[in-house]
Amino acid sequence: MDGPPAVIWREEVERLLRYEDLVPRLEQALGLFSRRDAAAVLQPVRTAVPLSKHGGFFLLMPAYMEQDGVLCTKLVCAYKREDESSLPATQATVMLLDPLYGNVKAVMDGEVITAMRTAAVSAISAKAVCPAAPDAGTAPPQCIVVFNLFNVRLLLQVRVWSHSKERAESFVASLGGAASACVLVEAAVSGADAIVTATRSTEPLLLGRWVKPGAHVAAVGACRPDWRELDDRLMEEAVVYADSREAAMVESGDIILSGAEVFAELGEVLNGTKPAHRDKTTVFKSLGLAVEDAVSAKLVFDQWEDRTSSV
Ligand SMILES: NC(=O)C1=CN([C@@H]2O[C@H](COP(=O)(O)OP(=O)(O)OC[C@H]3O[C@@H](n4cnc5c(N)ncnc54)[C@H](O)[C@@H]3O)[C@@H](O)[C@H]2O)C=CC1
Ligand SMILES: O=C([O-])C1=[NH+]CCC1
Repeated sequence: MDGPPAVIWREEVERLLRYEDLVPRLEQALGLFSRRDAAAVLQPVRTAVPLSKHGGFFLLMPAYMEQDGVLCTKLVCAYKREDESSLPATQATVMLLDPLYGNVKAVMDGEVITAMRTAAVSAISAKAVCPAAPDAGTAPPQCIVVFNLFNVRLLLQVRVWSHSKERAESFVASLGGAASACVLVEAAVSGADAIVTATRSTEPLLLGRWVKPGAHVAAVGACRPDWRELDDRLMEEAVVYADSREAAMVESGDIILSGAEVFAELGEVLNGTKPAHRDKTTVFKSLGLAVEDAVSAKLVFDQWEDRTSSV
C-alpha cells in the first residue's frame, strides 16, 4: 500500500493494453453504467473548466466501480486551436487509486488509453447497430486506431478525409494502401455503411444529405455544447444513441443545438433493454466516459503488476 505510485507511460501502455482484452471489458462497463447501479458504476458527468485564453478546456473525469474495486480519474486538456505545437491537441493523464485507503497506485499515460478506448467504443457501436459488415468512409485521418479496429473486424473498404490534405495522405500512406484519401467529405462518405467523425470542427461538416439511408455514424468529436460535426438534417433523420444521456444533454452541441432526442444509450442496447434499429440511419454520439478509462487503466495496471512481479 505504501510507497510511490507506479508510473506507466506511453510505450508501456501501448505494450500492455490489447483490444482483445479491452473490447469485452468496455462492453461490460457500458452495460453496467446504463443500469445505473451505484454499486457497479458511480460516474458523475465530468467537470469541464474552459481554458478560454488558450482555446481549450480541462476535463476532470472520475469513476468508481465499487464491486470491481476500481477508483480512477482522468485529467484531460483538449484544444481546438490549430498551431504548430508538437504536442497533441488532446492530452490526458490517468490516476488509478486504491479505494480502501485512497492511495494512488499508478499514474499512467492517458493519450493511448483515450485513443484506444474511444476507437473501441466506436467499433462497439457499429457492431451493435450496423446492418452488416459495412463498406465505410472515415472522415478525418487521425483515427488510426479506429481504422485498425474497424478494418480488423468490420470494414472492407476505407476512405479518409481531412481538412488537411497532407494529413489525409500521410495517414493513408501509414496504412500501407489499405485506404484511400478523398478531397471532399462527400466523396469520402458517399455510399458508406459506417462513418466516423473525429475532428476538432466546431461547425457541421457531415451533412445528412450525403449519408446513405441506413448508415451508421460514430460521432467522436464536438464534445462541447457549442461545437458541431453533424448537421440538423442528419440529427433529425437518424436514430440517436449516446454513451451517456446526462453527458449528451450537457456536452453535445450536435444534440443540444439540433434538439434531437437521445433514443437510447449504447449500454442499453448492449443490455438488450433498448433495440438496435439496424434498418435505420443511426448516430452514436460518443463523448467519452470515465468508466471507459477506469476499465482500461485496470487492464494496464493488472498486466503491469503481473510483469513486474514475475521479474
Ligand atoms: N468521444 C471521445 O471519447 C473523445 C473525443 N475527443 C474529441 O475528438 C476530436 C478529435 O480529437 P483528437 O483526435 O485528439 O484531435 P486531433 O487534433 O488529433 O485531430 C483532430 C482532426 O481534426 C482536424 N480539424 C481541426 N479543425 C478542423 C475543422 N474545423 N474541420 C475539420 N477538421 C478539423 C485536424 O486537422 C485533425 O486531423 C476532438 O474534438 C476531441 O475533443 C477526443 C478524445 C476522446
Ligand atoms: O473522453 C475523453 O477523454 C474526451 N472527450 C472529449 C475530449 C476528451
